[in-house]
Amino acid sequence: MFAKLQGARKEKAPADLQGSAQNSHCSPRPRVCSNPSAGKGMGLLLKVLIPLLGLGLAVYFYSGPGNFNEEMLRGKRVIVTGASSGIGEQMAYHLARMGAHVLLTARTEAKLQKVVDKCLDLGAASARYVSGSMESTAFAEEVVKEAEITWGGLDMLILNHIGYSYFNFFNGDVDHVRKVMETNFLSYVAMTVSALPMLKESEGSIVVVSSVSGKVASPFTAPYSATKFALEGFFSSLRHEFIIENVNVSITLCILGYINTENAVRAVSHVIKVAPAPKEECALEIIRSGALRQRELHYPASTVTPAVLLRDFAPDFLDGLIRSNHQVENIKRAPPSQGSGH
Ligand SMILES: NC(=O)C1=CN([C@@H]2O[C@H](COP(=O)(O)OP(=O)(O)OC[C@H]3O[C@@H](n4cnc5c(N)ncnc54)[C@H](OP(=O)(O)O)[C@@H]3O)[C@@H](O)[C@H]2O)C=CC1
Ligand SMILES: CC(C)CCC[C@@H](C)[C@H]1CC[C@H]2[C@@H]3C(=O)C=C4C[C@@H](O)CC[C@]4(C)[C@H]3CC[C@]12C
Repeated sequence: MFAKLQGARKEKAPADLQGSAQNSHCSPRPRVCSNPSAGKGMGLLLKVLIPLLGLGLAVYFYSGPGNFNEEMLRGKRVIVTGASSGIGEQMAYHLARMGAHVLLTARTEAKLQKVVDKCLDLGAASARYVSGSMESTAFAEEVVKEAEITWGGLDMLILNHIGYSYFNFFNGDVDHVRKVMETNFLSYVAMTVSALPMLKESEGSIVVVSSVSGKVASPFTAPYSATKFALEGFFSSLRHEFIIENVNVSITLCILGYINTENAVRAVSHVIKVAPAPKEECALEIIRSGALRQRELHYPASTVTPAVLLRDFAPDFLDGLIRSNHQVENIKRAPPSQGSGH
């Protein structure tokens, strides 16, 4: 059913600002405040401390250790999943320009063929694709096997694909949740397990593309958000174990805000009026953070870092801010689920 293989090679070396009463310092009744200076303190916190902390963290996460040089990717063997469109496609082009060997995967063969052709034009050391669906962990393993057969090793595994998920009120469809967990989470685990022997050998890198939705929940993304939260739990635990066992394989978790890919803009632009960040720059930042073996990337840092910080300091304030950025009146309620995936 899956795995159609195609390759090509170039001969080169291998605001709602009100929180709920639950967490506030004041009682729910108006003007009965247990601590009159709390308002002032909160003001100072919001105006000075959080931006300062945000700046510090942005510098920490964004710049990372060492300097990035595009030569770092020359001749490196890289798998990119979800590479037929969006951010994955842009990552393939950057890697090609940097002279890497790329193995691309997604379901749509015709799109992958075009991306492979463009990669070869841009200067990839080699470019090929395997098409199939990540709903099946057998396919995920097959992609890694292909890298082993073709290159005999692997330097970087970029896990980026996502399956379709509706942007709407949760419709109660448990089968859909299972399906997106399989596509967006389990296949990432399966690819990591299969690729680990090669990555240990090369002291390589795993790059996991996640989202603000994997740190802070927003409405209309319940199944998707669950898959992204799962990624952080799994890969952060694995990072500990690598350190305990002296496994020199880096894990970079990429926390992305709204990016201007066709699918994302189509899905949410009628509801979210925030301007999306450019996919080309986003793709380059992901590669950079992986090459520098950073723990985490926040892109764009200007919105992601404050959101991640506020999550623990002022969760109700953040939730209100997130809801105020959604034009809920533009959400068309779907009829209750009949058990179908979409
Ligand atoms: N765009 C955004 O606003 C944001 C994106 N992100 C993350 O960035 C990453 C890329 O997102 P983006 O570029 O927008 O996504 P796109 O929808 O543009 O691309 C998704 C890719 O995954 C592939 N894909 C879809 N279904 C399957 C499947 N069942 N099996 C294998 N491959 C599949 C698609 O190709 P095909 O259909 O041919 O299979 C495509 O190549 C994702 O991890 C996403 O969560 C995070 C935050 C925000
Ligand atoms: C500080 C706040 C203003 C930030 C709120 C940002 C919210 C609204 C942003 C951050 C991450 C974004 C989602 C995302 O990760 C990926 C996808 C997949 C795509 O195919 C469809 C759109 C979707 C669901 C995005 C929807 C908008 C999200 C929730």
